[in-house]
Amino acid sequence: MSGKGKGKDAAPPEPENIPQDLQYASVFSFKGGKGKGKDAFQQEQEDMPEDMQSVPFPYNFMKGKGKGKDASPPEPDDMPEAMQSSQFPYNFMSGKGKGKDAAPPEPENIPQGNSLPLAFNFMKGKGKGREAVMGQFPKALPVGLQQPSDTPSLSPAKSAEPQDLQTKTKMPEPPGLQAASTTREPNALAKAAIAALNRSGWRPLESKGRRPPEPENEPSQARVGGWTPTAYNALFGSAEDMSDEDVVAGKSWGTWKQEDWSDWRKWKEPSAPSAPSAPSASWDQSWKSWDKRDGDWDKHKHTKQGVVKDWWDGDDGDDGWEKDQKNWKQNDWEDEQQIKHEQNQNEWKTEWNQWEWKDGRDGWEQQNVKKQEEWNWKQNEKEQWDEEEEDWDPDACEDQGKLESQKGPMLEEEVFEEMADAPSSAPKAKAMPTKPKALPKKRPIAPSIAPIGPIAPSGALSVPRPPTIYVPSLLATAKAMVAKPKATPKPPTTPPPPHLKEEAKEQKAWDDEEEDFVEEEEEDQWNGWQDWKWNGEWDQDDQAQQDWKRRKIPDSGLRWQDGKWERASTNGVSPKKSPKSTEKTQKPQKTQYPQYVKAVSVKNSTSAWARGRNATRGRPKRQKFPDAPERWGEDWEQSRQEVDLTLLGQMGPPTSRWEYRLVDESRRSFLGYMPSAFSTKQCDTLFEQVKECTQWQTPPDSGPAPRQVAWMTKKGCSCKYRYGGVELESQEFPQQMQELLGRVMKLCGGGNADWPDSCSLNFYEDGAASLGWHADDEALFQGKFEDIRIISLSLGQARTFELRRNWPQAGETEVQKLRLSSGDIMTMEGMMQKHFQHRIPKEGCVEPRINLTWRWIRKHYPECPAFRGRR
Ligand SMILES: O=C(O)CCC(=O)C(=O)O
Ligand SMILES: [Fe+2]
Repeated sequence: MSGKGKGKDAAPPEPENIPQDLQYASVFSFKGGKGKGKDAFQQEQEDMPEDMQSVPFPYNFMKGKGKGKDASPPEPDDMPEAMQSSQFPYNFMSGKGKGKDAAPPEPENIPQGNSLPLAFNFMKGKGKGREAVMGQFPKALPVGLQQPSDTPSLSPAKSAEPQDLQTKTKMPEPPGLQAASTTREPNALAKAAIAALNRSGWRPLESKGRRPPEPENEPSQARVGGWTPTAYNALFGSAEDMSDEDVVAGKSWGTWKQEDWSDWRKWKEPSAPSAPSAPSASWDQSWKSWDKRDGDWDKHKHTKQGVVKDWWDGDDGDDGWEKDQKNWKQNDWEDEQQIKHEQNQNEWKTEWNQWEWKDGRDGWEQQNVKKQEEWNWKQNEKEQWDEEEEDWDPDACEDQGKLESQKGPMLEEEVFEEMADAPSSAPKAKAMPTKPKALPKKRPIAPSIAPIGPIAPSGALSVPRPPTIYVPSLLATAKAMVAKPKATPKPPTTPPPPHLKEEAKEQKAWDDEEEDFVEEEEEDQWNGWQDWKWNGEWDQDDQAQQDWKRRKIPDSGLRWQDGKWERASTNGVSPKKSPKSTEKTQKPQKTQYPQYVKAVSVKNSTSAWARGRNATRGRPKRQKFPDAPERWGEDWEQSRQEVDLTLLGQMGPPTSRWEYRLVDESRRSFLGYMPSAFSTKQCDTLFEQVKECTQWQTPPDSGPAPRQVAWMTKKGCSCKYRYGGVELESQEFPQQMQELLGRVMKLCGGGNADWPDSCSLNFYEDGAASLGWHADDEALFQGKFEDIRIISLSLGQARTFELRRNWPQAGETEVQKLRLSSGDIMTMEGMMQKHFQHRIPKEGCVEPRINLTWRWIRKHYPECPAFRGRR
């Protein structure tokens, strides 16, 4: 509603366009934040109301009272009805109607970013409005939203539930309720249900009494927040919930339930005791008729006392009296009633005992004692009366009658003053706690900082591309997540091996030397798949890919021939030379892409670097693939706290939207991700600008579907970029690149002084262009020896970025994936280049992509003016 765009491109509406009463607890109010619409950012965490600071999802207090820190949530009645029962905030943005009448939006109008796992999610759910049922949760939670270990799991306790409950339950039970239900203790269950009810602000649709709603008003599973029927029954299943009509119609709670709630009955948890039926209606009627007769009998007693004898005689005459008395005796009415009464009491008691509601049972026992006393009293009276009757003396009676009439008629209340009222029905169940007017203002702060897990769930990197719209609270969580603990960090449990430092030093010296003299083949090994190798693998692709290759011909002018890609000469671009070819690459005459400059192969190079390499022939060869390095105690690396590593996500302004998609504390390796740092339009412009201002080079042996590459450095640095046997001349940052870097660094918290001083650029013409497994571990950046930062920006065609560990342990062998779309910023931080490799695999897309990777040069080459000595 009022936002721009649709579906996953939807942007939040302008704050002033958000209907205030739609915003409870779900759509973060941008009020107080900075920016507008799509560019709006959340408030500082400390500007949020205290009791929301720990809540890991967005919220909005616009309709509530107060502002900023003093804001309080809206009254439940002010929430849209469909939300009142929801334990989980969700978002009506883009739905129809307003305020209480708001309906959830159409699934396609829900921006993906609002489908946080904890947010109630209609996306892909079925039905509309009141009937809507939620969709599935995303499989993997973003790192920041991992469930803290000390709160109950939000997923239904599968083992505890019968099969059909499992399949029916879409929404997890509220944590409190679930915790109670595992105890199978009805009282606790009911309490939890009441608490959940109060929390949710749920009110029965038919608010008169606590009668369960009519079937047509039956709340959907979503509306009752995933309650178990047991809990529901415990709350609503008492006799007094029945209407008089139902009682008259002989309906008991039990039959009502059978008739109308058959479905619910199936859901009953097997081991929970069933909620008791109220005393049956027939019993109730007998009880009432007993009372009626009882009343008659009372009158009779009065008659006996002469007070209303005339009345009785006047009505029935002596005969009537005799007749009645006879009838009573004949029917043995008293005995029968007493037996019935006792039977019912026993039944009733059994039921109460089953219920095991302690207070209720105690209450019942008291009532029962009273009732028994009452019965005894009446019985006693009757016996006395019967005895007296035998000595009936009309005169005496008359005398007494006179006496009595002087006193005035005896009131029934007086006669029964010592007698407690017979309970007309089951004792009242404990009164329901009344719904609090407003939620308590100060909620206890939940542990908001998800423990920094050893690593994001393995699926985290393959979560479908996050939406353009960002859910601001993630920032708070991500930040909290990466925040350094306040307490002084503990020393590693196992002290670092004493030889480690020495060895590390030696290793560093060795690698520093060796780095420059790496044989090309070794580099291939170290880097894993190089393009040409990858192309080999490509040959064995399945039929689908082969088909794609064939289809690709008319699209791109490429031809699949003799097991490799050839560029059809008709489109004016010369065929690329094969890896082993010595032919000179022709400068393309007509191409939509920038002019290529051939990169220099170090084999033919006469640079100092290449010469130095020759000078070291005979040195011991470096291992093909190094053994796993020494570890730091139980971890791979010293802890982030100890080395005081600050992540870029912690440095950015509060408005920057970082998610850490890889948090490997043991390897001190982190991958930060900021989706859609630039708008689509900005990206298009940037793509063109970067393409134009860059001197692209073609790596000499990059195969038939090459990447174009470029290397830029800051003014004053002439370091070439050497990797995998390729050497790229540096180009000074053009103006446009300076500006772009400034914009990127703003999001990464870099002050003017500390910007990266180099950038490597890759131009992937289409999906056939790729980059093999490698690490950015060139000596220039020192990424194998110290914490470094790499910042990458992607423009154009979205491509998959893959990540794998060099020395995976059990459960770590999976390749993790991250979709890098246009405008996404990604960082690799810490010791990532020592422990991980990454690549951009081939895929079947046809649009071009540019990737810019900024790094800080830590060790300039001796020939560079910025060189300041080796160590
Ligand atoms: O294109 C990419 O996203 C990755 C580039 C890369 O890894 C590199 O240039 O080292
Ligand atoms: Fe790389």
